[in-house]
Amino acid sequence: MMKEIRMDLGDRSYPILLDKGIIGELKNYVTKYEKIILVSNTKVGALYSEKVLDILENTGKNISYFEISDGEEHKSIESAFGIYDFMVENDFDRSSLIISLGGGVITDLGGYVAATYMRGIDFIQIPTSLLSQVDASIGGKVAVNHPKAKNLIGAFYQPKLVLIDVDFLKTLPEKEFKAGMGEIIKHSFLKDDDYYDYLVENAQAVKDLQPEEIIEVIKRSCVIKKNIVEEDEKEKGIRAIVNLGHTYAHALETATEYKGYSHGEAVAKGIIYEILLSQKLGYVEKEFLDRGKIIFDKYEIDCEPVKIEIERLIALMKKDKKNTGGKIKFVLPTGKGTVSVEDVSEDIIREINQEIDNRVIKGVVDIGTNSCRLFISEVEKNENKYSIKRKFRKYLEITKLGEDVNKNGYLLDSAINRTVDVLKNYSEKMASYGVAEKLVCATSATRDSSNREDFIRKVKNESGLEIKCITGDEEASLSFKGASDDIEGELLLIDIGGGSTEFINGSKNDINFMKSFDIGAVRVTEKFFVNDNHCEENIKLAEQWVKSQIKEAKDLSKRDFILVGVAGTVTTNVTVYEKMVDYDPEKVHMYNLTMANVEENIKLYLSKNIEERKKIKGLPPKRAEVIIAGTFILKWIMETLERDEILVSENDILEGMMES
Ligand SMILES: O=C(O)C(=O)C[C@@H](O)[C@H](O)[C@H](O)COP(=O)(O)O
Ligand SMILES: [Zn+2]
Repeated sequence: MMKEIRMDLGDRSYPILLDKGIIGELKNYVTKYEKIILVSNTKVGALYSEKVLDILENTGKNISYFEISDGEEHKSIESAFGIYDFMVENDFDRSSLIISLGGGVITDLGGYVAATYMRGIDFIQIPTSLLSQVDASIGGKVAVNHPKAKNLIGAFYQPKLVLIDVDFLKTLPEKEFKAGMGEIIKHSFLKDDDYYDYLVENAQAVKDLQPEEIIEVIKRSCVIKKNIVEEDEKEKGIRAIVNLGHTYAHALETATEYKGYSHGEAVAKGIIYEILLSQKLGYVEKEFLDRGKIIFDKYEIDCEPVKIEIERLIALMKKDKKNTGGKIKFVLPTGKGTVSVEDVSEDIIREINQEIDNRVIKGVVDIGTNSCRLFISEVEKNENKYSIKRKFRKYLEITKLGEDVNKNGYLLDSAINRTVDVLKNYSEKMASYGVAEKLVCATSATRDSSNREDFIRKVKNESGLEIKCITGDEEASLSFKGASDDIEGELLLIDIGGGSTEFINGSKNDINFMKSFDIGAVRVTEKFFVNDNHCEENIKLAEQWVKSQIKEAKDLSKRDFILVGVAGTVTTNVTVYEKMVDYDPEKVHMYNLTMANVEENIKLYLSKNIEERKKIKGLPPKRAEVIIAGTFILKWIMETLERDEILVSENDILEGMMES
């Protein structure tokens, strides 16, 4: 039977309808509006917009539809502007209605637009994710994120109806389910009833989305929230307790540019972080911390707080909206179902940060001959062994540090300056992400140059980064460590760089052969293809030279291995072959590139001059100069090893560095 929970707020009261298969009820709540706009995102829209639009269109009203891209990073003022523009152009007025169909991003954004368009128009929430059904769509907190702080631009503005149809959950991705559970578990810490026990005991049924249990959970969460909101609609006091876990969560979400974690995942870490604070302040014992971890564990939610560089963490936490007088406020659990909202001193925050040493935000930089790359992740540290828990972002800039190193034996000033500029930028990015540990390695070009110490000093002085210049063998084993991450059995890894190419044969922790050969895309271009002259004779000469350089690797051809390729030359050959304009790491990772694909690409490259090559779909323009040499190297390696295909891996030296 349909449940109706009433949010009692005087003239801002509204019903929260909850059941399975009740979306059709919507038609009964739109009768008084002439113009209606349905707002959704691309993912939810693809699944449900047609169904909801059908219901609305059958009412005979004037219906419009507006879609934004999926993701927390789109909960922005820019997205709101897109909707305003549409509404202005289509003559929406004060008697119009906005309906939000989606997760927390959409319900917060749709509500924010409703609160501000012409100083406020009516809106209805149709939450489709678990998180928005139990928390985001209820209580009238509507907002967009500011790049410097979460939900900074917003209002308290109540909807006219919240319609929760649990059928929407059938298509909810697992990650989103866990995000919703983050907020649900939060509710179980706020009230001293048996909600915690219910969630633990019925974990399987809830995870399986059994109608009876999932409806019970949503109902209990909605009622907890409703009672708090009714008491303190505008967060003057008690409502702040619903912010349990959020002081830390919002800092983490902002540091990782709203892409690192879903809100609920960050809240899970935030709750444990705040229990740690409570423990330090003597409010709870270790058993209470264990109790917290047990419930997250039941739902397989990673709740381990991660170390963020302390000055960045404090600066972010200072932006929290609960703060007054420059003090940082937290919601601290003080026992089963009880919490206290308090200022916590910076000293305590520093102490806790010091003690979190099993998880850390780490940044690694690979300064190659051709490109300079940055990778930022959350890593787990276990007795000095690192494993990647969550990848945040990769950046790549082609700086050609190794320009003419072959010829001159030293790094050109212009190349050093280009690279230093990029490294300064990377250093700022790492600071913004709250990177607490760094590893910066330089490879072939740096190690081969007579002025490497000058370069290393300049980088230190201007960016603060300390470069470790690694040997060819170290480079090879780091690449292997990264690439063998998710490939079982024996593999032969080739890492074609700008100055050198590493060959590593073995399986996971057991390397059988490893060698760095001085062949690379920049080196071969400068040696054989001066002035972009790829005539047959130059190609022949390059082939003879490359094959003679790697003849030692020929013996490997008889072994039974999977040939794996990493780094820009091979990944670019995938993006070119697939005509991929926006780099999609998931499509590139584990792609089987065949000799026929490689040859087709070579034909394409050779049919164009450098300027034309820069326009090839999937080819970053800065790689156009060296892509021919790089792809020929790939072809000649495949011929030497008598292989017809190569498995492309996105995991390379960056992952290896991250895990060491
Ligand atoms: O409704 C509330 O009150 C909450 O704090 C619920 C939170 O779970 C929700 O994430 C809310 O949007 C956070 O608001 P903020 O004021 O901390 O930005
Ligand atoms: Zn929240």
